[in-house]
Amino acid sequence: MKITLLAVGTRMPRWVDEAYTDYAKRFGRDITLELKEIKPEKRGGGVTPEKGIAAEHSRLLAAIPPRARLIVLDERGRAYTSVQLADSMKRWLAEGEDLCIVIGGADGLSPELKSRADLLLQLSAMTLPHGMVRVMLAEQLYRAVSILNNHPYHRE
Ligand SMILES: C[S@@+](CC[C@H](N)C(=O)[O-])C[C@H]1O[C@@H](n2cnc3c(N)ncnc32)[C@H](O)[C@@H]1O
Repeated sequence: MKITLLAVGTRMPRWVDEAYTDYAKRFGRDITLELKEIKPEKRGGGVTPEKGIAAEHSRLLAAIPPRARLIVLDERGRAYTSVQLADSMKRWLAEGEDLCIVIGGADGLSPELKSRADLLLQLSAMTLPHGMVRVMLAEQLYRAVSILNNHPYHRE
């Protein structure tokens, strides 16, 4: 299974890059995690948050791999336990599906993209900075893979 992570934002703080890479490199050959950063639209000079989100929406649409199951990260989305995420990944693996997971930028994502998602996923009921979401998501994906592999990383 190929997991493509589309994240609006470039030039993340070093702690984000280091923590993300630390988890991303743990994935094996059966499940791969690839990060694609989407250039954020610069705000100001007539570019309102709405116009910025619309420009980022077009870039995201162009980057979504065809036929991949679309998961959009959103604080108003559905809450999963780590075991529930692992169960879903097991099903998607069995169905031979690739995943595309989207993280928005500072102003969030377009309503169109959210309504197109196969799953709107919440990591917490609180609003998190997008760099931290990148790290938390990579950790939870790795945890889900560990659960599927009966690896002792995950303990109840
Ligand atoms: C700083 S947040 C944007 C906040 C924006 N006000 C909104 O309504 O989405 C940047 C991105 O991080 C992700 N995000 C932030 N908090 C999250 C949470 N608790 N659960 C899942 N994703 C979250 C979402 O993809 C969001 O678009």
